[in-house]
Amino acid sequence: MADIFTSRESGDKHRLTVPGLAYDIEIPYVLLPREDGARIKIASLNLVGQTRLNRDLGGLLARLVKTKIPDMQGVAMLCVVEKALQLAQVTAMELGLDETAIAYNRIKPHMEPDRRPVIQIGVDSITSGDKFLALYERDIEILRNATRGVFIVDDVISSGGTMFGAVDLVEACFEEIGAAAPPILGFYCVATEGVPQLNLPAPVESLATLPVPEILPKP
Ligand SMILES: O=P(O)(O)OC[C@H]1O[C@H](OP(=O)(O)OP(=O)(O)O)[C@H](O)[C@@H]1O
Repeated sequence: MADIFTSRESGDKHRLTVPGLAYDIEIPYVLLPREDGARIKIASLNLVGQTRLNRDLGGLLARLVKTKIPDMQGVAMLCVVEKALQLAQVTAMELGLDETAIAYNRIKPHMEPDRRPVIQIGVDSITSGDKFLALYERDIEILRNATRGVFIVDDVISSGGTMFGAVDLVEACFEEIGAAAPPILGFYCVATEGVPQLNLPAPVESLATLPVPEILPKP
């Protein structure tokens, strides 16, 4: 029987099996409030600070990327903060990438938005609702040098809203210089939750599947 990576959170748990991983992962269920008073019940995969999980899942994700994109020449990786950042670090290292583009969750002072290029857009995700994705000069440069294509990494893809926003960011980088954006080569994640509702412009590749979010009526 598989070993289990036991979570420290209380309450109901989901046991996630990831093919290729030597142990299962215990994930807490959480209730997310909705504006109409209902709540969404999801199995909440939070990889922040999970050293072992990021090492092992990041390695598996890199193997998956390699099967689809064997040559990284001219290819850039884009990762969305926050929960996927440590995972993306491992994946990028395993792929031999010295740098990746990052979509931050807002424009920050160090980006010097008054004298350097920044791009920010609004998106909607299942867990955070409305949020921002932002690129600054360094990320924009990395993406503009991706002549063969861009692939995007996140921990979880649910509605697809965050990934759709990431694609908009890539396109905005190139619109600004009047050039065609390179192809999006794929969306890579640890787990999908059901089928993304948005029509994403490239295949979604995931290591595992989480339960479909459940809407609980207003209590
Ligand atoms: O497919 P979607 O419906 O967009 O949901 C997936 C996104 O939601 C979560 O991020 P979250 O919005 O919680 O932000 P965080 O990683 O910055 O905490 C997750 O890390 C994905 O980025």
